[in-house]
Amino acid sequence: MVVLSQAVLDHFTPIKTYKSATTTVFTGIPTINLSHPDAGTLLVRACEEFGFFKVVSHGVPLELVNRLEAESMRFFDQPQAEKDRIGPPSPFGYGSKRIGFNGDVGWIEYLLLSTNSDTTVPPRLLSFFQEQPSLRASVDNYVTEVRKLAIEVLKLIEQGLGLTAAAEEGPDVDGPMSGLLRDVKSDSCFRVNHYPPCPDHWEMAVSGRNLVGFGEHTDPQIISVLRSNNTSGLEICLRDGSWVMVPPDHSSFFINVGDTLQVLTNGRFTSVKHRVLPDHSKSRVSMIFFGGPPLDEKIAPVPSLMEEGEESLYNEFTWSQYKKSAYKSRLADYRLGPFEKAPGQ
Ligand SMILES: C=C1C[C@]23C[C@@]1(O)CC[C@H]2[C@@]12CC[C@H](O)[C@@](C)(C(=O)O1)[C@H]2[C@@H]3C(=O)O
Ligand SMILES: O=C(O)CCC(=O)C(=O)O
Ligand SMILES: [Fe+2]
Repeated sequence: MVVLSQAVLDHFTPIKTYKSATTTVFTGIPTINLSHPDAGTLLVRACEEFGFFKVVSHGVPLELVNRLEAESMRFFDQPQAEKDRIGPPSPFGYGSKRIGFNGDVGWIEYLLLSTNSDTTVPPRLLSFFQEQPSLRASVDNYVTEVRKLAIEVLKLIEQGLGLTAAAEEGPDVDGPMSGLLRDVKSDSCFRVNHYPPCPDHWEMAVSGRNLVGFGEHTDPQIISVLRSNNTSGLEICLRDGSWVMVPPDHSSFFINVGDTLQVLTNGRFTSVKHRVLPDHSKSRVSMIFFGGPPLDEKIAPVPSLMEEGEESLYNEFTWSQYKKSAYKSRLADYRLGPFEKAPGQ
């Protein structure tokens, strides 16, 4: 019999559980080679069918990725008291178990960072990075590259949607989506998640069910660029409502359609629901760049994407308004609900 101490029990109790059903490993995730001549069209199809895809030939040097992963592991390997010095995330900093401000918890610890110099960053986080120049350099170099990748993906999507000409057919201009990320005021953020291994007998002894690493949710921003080590755990919800496991691939990037891109396309793309379940024997480390628009940007469907007579499904709002409302919600809430137009409105 497994005997668990009160401290261990306290650690588990608030964390959400899910029924232990074996999720199928999904081999149908669209994989887009960014140098393919039809990449734009293929990306649009993937956004419509899944709101999720994997990109290869992405141009991000793997050395930068590996360096940040190693630096992050060194950070998470420190004693708890050291890490707690730069927490709790409000919203930026180190967090453990608690996600957001509204009661969500998971089998996770993480660093949540702003990538926008205008944002107020807690002084304890600023001084931490001053003491850790090599972690800071690794984060900066990595974020610069994945931001470029996010812009490139959005530019290809714009071409696939017919919003801009293909690079070889006209001047290289940003369209109405990529321009939002290129903007110096783009309100983006970056997070490194660590899911320690969660031995099966622990979780079963506590609740008879499996624990959740990061509960189901959609990302509020435009797109998210996710990279993980070779540990499985990420699951996405398909359009038929079934959950499938995404096979890990440490040398590629996964892209999520976020709520804002759903609105920009008037629902032609829908944001993907996803969640993470911890592995029983291995640590999972994931690094995610969330590309968002400037705070004062009005978010509404791109006019040239609308058919004649098509109405916006959403009341107009700014990213700042959406973000404020999103940060009052629980992970699993449908955050676009309050912004949808009532029928006939
Ligand atoms: C419960 C929450 C955590 C979150 C803010 C929220 O209130 C709802 C959205 C969550 C999310 C999901 C994607 C990103 O990980 C994140 C940083 C974001 O922008 O929205 C998180 C927020 C968070 O962890 O603070
Ligand atoms: O850690 C992961 O793989 C995904 C986490 C996630 O969805 C998030 O941080 O928003
Ligand atoms: Fe997410």
